[in-house]
Amino acid sequence: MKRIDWNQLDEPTRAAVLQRPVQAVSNTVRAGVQAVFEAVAERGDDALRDFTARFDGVALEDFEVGADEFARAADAVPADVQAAIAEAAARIEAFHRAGIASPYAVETAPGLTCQRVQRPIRRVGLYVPAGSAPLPSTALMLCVPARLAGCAEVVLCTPPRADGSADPAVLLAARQAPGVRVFKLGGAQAIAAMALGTASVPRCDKLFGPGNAWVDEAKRQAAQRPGGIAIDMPAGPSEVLVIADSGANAAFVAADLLSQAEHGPDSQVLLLTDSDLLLEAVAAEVEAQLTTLPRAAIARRALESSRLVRVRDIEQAIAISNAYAPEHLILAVREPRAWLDRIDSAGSIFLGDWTPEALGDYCSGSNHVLPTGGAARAWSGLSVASFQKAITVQEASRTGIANAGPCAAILAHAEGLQAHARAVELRLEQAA
Ligand SMILES: NC(=O)c1ccc[n+]([C@@H]2O[C@H](COP(=O)([O-])OP(=O)(O)OC[C@H]3O[C@@H](n4cnc5c(N)ncnc54)[C@H](O)[C@@H]3O)[C@@H](O)[C@H]2O)c1
Ligand SMILES: N[C@H](CO)Cc1c[nH]c[nH+]1
Ligand SMILES: [Zn+2]
Repeated sequence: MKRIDWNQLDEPTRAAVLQRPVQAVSNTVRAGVQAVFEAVAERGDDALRDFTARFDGVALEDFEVGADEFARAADAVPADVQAAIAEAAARIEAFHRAGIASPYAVETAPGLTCQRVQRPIRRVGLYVPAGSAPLPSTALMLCVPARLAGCAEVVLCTPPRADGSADPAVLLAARQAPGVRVFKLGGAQAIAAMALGTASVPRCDKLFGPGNAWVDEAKRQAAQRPGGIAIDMPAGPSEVLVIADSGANAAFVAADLLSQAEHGPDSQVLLLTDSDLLLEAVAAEVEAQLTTLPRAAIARRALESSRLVRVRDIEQAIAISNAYAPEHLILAVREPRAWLDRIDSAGSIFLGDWTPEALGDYCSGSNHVLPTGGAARAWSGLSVASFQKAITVQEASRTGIANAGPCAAILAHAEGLQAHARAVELRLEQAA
C-alpha cells in the first residue's frame, strides 16, 4: 500500500489522494446504464433476458423465485448459518424498532394543531448484491426495516447464480419481509426493471440497496428520469477510513482495511495515523494477511487506490475524515468517545479497538446500507424512516383561524397572492 505524508503534499495532490476510484470510471458506466434503461423501456422482459445472458451468463425464461425454490433454500443453508441469520435479524430489529419515529402533535396557537404521522411506502424495490459474493446480510438490512415500516409490497432483485438459481441464504434472509417477491436479476437491468416496471417485475415506488458502480449509477439515473422514483441513497463500492494512534493494534487495523478491500476492486480503504511505527506495522500486516485471503487478488486491486497516510495529529485526521465523509469510520484511538462530537460526516462510526467494522456489516444491529462516495456529507444510512413517508396534518377551529389567520392574510398580501388572502379572510369574517 502506498505511504503518504499528508503534510508534504500540496492541495491538488491531497485532493487526488481522497479521490474515489469509482469516479474515474463513471463515464463508461453512465453510457452503459443509459443503454440498459432504453432497452428495458422498449423491450421489457426480453431486454432483461438479453442482459442477464450477457452480464450474468445465464439464460433465464422466468426471473421470479417460485415457492419450490424458496422451500429448497432452507435445506441448502447450514444450520449454524440459519441460526446466525436469525440472531442478526433479532439484533437489527431491536435497534431499528427503537428508532421508529413517533407521531407528534403541537398546538401552535390556541385552536390550531399541527401533527406529523408516518405512513409506509406501499411498494419498495430492494437490491441485494451477488456479483462477486452473495450478501444475505444485505437482505436482512433491507427486509427487516421494510417489515417494521409496514410496507405492503416488497420486491427484491438479486443476480442469479451460474445454474440460474438464487443464493439460498439470500432467500432465507429475504423472508424477514413476509410476502417478499424475489427476482433473479442483477446490475443495472434489475434497477431499470424495478424503476420502469415490466410484464413480470412490478414498478416500485422507491429503490433501496447497495451495489457495484453499475447498480449505483442505475439508481442515480432512475431518480433523475422524468417522473423518476425515489432512491434511498448513493450506496456504491464499500470504503473504510481508519484513524489510529500509536496504541492501536496493527493486526486489527490491517484486518479492518482488508475487510473492505476484499469487497471489490473499486473499494477504497484509508489509514490516517500520527505514528510512523504504527503505519509501518500496518503495512507489514496488510502484506502478511493478504497471503492468507482467498480474495487477495480483488483486495490487491482495491489497495492500488488506497493509502496509508501519516498525519500531524488525530485532530488533523478528524478534519481530513470530515472532508472525505467515509462510509465507515473506525476510531482506533485511546479515547474514541472524546472525538465523537468532532465528527460531522460519516455513514457509520466504530469506536475503539474492539469494534471491527465487520461487526456492523453483520450483526451489531445498525444498518450496513450506507452512503458512499462522499454522500455521507448529506445522506444517512437506512432506517425504518427510509421506508416511510412523513405526512403533516393541521386542524384549525374557529378560534384557531381567528388567532393565526391574520398572520397568513398579511403574508399573502405581501406576496401579492390575493386568492390566498381571500381563502383566509372569508373564514375570518365568518369566524368573528
Ligand atoms: N454501500 C453499501 O452500503 C454497500 C453494502 C454492501 C455492498 N456494497 C458494495 O456492493 C458492491 C457489490 O458488487 P458486486 O459486483 O459484487 O455485485 P452486484 O450485485 O452489485 O453487481 C453484479 C451485477 O453487475 C452487473 N455487471 C457486472 N459487470 C458488468 C458490466 N461490465 N456491464 C454491465 N453490468 C455489469 C451484472 O449484471 C451483475 O449481475 C461492492 O462494490 C460492495 O462494495 C456496498
Ligand atoms: N461492508 C458492506 C457495506 O459497505 C456490507 C457487507 C455485507 N457483507 C459484508 N459486508
Ligand atoms: Zn463489508
